[in-house]
Amino acid sequence: MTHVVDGNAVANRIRDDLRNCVDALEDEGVTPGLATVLMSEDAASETYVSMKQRACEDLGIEGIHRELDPDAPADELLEIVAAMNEDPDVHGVLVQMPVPDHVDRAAVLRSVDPRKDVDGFHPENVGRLVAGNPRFKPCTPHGIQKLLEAADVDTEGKHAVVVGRSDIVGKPMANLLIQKAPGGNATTTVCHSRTADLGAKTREADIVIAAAGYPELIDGSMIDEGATVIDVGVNRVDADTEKGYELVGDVEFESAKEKADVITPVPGGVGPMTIAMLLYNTVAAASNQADVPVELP
Ligand SMILES: Nc1nc2c(c(=O)[nH]1)N[C@@H](CN(C=O)c1ccc(C(=O)N[C@@H](CCC(=O)O)C(=O)O)cc1)CN2
Repeated sequence: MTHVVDGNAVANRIRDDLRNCVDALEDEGVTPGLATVLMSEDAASETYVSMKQRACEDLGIEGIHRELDPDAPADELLEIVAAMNEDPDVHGVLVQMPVPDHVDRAAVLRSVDPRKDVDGFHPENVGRLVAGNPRFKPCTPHGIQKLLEAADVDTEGKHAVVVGRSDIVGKPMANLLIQKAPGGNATTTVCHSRTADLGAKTREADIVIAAAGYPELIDGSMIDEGATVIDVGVNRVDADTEKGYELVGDVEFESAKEKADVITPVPGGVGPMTIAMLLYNTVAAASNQADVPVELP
């Protein structure tokens, strides 16, 4: 029987455990604070930011949110981030991605104080991750490591194929998988839009991590019998539903499930872990900045 991993259940366990950390910080007079900035009218981005705000409120993290007109000058965004960097009640700062085309994305990532960079996207934190000394692991890849652990999938000595080379998922995921550390030690291949014969590569994988951003790119014929399939895609495709769309992953779930021993669904797989690990990083940031040690889950 294929194990369909319940990402909501794993995420809720982590969120429950984080409650003890928040209580321990509160006992020392520290309320973790997360500041989010949204410079987009994209409906999915708006959904993700409100999910982040609700999750903060639920855990007792102080949420501060700013929205900017997508046509505003880039400097306005940088000024908001600079103010958040200076605010002692703010322990984590994140700019929801993507930002509009006229905004220099790299400059935005550099503008966040690396100690408050709970996304782990600042070049200093990317460097630390690559060097094997992460300050903040990016939320989605970290969440995937936690999902694999919860599903008893050991990465050591396995062949992992990451499909996608984004800065948010593909690159950090591959870097975590090759670390000499728990959740790492995997032989790792990274595939992308220029990869020839993708199916030949994914069929060689013990673990496929699909993060390409193309609906149902990977079907059962591209999966080896008994593999683990982690689907990162959250694609809105037109459908005759109340919302006018449905969510599908980068994996064609039904045919892949026929082959896989372990698979994550969309929705309810990786997505909830992204939010849980953002809360984790925010609690870690508060603990570091206030110099109050907590036992993270
Ligand atoms: N600054 C950042 N921007 C973006 C990140 C990020 O980690 N930091 N990641 C993605 C989007 N993302 C978080 O921001 C995200 C995506 C999906 C989910 C999620 O829970 N999805 C649900 C379905 C939700 C829905 O109804 O649409 C699921 O899969 O079950 C959470 C967060 C890009 N930008």
